[in-house]
Amino acid sequence: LVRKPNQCPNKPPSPPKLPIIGNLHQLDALVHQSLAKLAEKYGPVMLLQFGPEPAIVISSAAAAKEALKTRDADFSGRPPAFCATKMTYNYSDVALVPYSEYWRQMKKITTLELYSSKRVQSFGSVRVDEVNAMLESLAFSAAKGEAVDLGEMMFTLTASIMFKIAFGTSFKGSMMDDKGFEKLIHEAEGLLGTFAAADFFGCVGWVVDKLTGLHLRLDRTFRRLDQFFQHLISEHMKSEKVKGEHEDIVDVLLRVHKEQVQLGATWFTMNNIKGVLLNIFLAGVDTAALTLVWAMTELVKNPDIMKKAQDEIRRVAAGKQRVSEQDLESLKYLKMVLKETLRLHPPAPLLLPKETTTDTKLLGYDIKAGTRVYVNAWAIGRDAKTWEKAEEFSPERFEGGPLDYKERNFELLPFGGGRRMCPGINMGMSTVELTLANMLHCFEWKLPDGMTSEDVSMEEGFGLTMFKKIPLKLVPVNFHL
Ligand code: HEM
Repeated sequence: LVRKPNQCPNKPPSPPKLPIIGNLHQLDALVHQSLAKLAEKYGPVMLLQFGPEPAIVISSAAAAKEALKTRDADFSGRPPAFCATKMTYNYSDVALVPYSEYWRQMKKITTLELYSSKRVQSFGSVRVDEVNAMLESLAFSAAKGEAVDLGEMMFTLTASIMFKIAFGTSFKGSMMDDKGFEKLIHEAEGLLGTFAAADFFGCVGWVVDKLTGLHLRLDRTFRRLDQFFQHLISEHMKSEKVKGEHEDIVDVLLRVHKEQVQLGATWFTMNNIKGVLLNIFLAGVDTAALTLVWAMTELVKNPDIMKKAQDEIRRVAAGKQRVSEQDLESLKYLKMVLKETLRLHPPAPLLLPKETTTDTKLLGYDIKAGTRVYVNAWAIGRDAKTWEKAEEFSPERFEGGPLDYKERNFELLPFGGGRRMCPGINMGMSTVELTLANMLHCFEWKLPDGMTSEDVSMEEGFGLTMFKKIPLKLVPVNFHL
């Protein structure tokens, strides 16, 4: 008897499922945590059913390595989603567009033009100015002895930096203030993090989404964001810069547009510029702010580690009011603190959803083309088989070791991996390092009266990114300014 190939596929283990909804009922609000619990029972590659859609969840470094390195091309898709289709101008972006020749071209152009070390360096003065403004505001709070909501402050900082890098101007002078912009970004993030019923239940789901008001919210947010981007792009078109002159991101994208037109290419339109801008704000603002909030949370919970980091910074920047970008290279312990923060608190705990582009295999299991793929970076970062005392915050574990998120070590995946890996690591981490170094250099940090470090909550909230559920409020105390 000859068995036809694929007749009896070796499927990954699956938890029991219900009709119609599949495994959706087994996910609670903290999706990455419920998936990690299921993986303890069903293993590092499990097959779930989200409504009628099959999805696999990867929860070990070995499985992640096979998917993101050995079989990278097979796992480089992104699943289409109702809200993403509208928000990205029908996939005119880089981050959410399915794997295609278009994506390859756009990733190449944006990596070269927007995320190169040279470009990141060229925005150094923006980071320094905005960090200085934040330190002044902290000094004000320190003088009054008042607590600061670090979540709010870090978000405002990273949003201001990205705003200036993108548009060459600050919120003042634009058509929206920082609070309005913050609200708009969070609305857009909320929509992209929403599981629309249409994504799983077709036409019936579409009707459900209409009735729940999702369509209205989506249209309203999209229109406001579009008008905002259009206004800033039109302003830039009035004062075109030449190559070499200091360019912001809209200048660069307009120049690329012009170069493509000169080459006779028609594919790069205004919608692509808007799609890339959307990616930058959604991928680059919250992620950096959350890294800073979780780092400060761990440091106030671990005062010895805070002191060790401050001693290093104050030795390297001795006699200076501020830590400069040039000093950052010497801050080895600070970098270890940040790696440890990203191990335990990856801002995107399930990365961005991927999709298989072809029938493929993983750890010997057969995986069908078009299967959603979630890589649980949160679970991999806390896997007791890889990490000694995995739940403990211990930057020393990286001492002298080669492990790094840039080196494709699959035990540490805060920026994802393979060809869909984050291109903005340097852009994001240069802001995070400069900010944290200066916060620790210029201030001592105290908990508000009556609170001890045990009272600081580690509770997570989950959306598109993993935020801190209970805001972190700390009192800065002037050390020197
Ligand atoms: C601490 C900061 C950041 C973290 C933790 C982070 C994390 C991530 C993660 C997990 C992914 C998905 C990777 C995957 O699917 O394998 C991603 C993708 C992406 N990130 Fe970041 N990111 C950060 C900062 C930035 C910044 C500052 C930018 C741009 C200004 C950026 C732009 C992007 C883009 C465009 C993608 C999509 C890449 C693609 O699909 O080809 N990120 N990021």
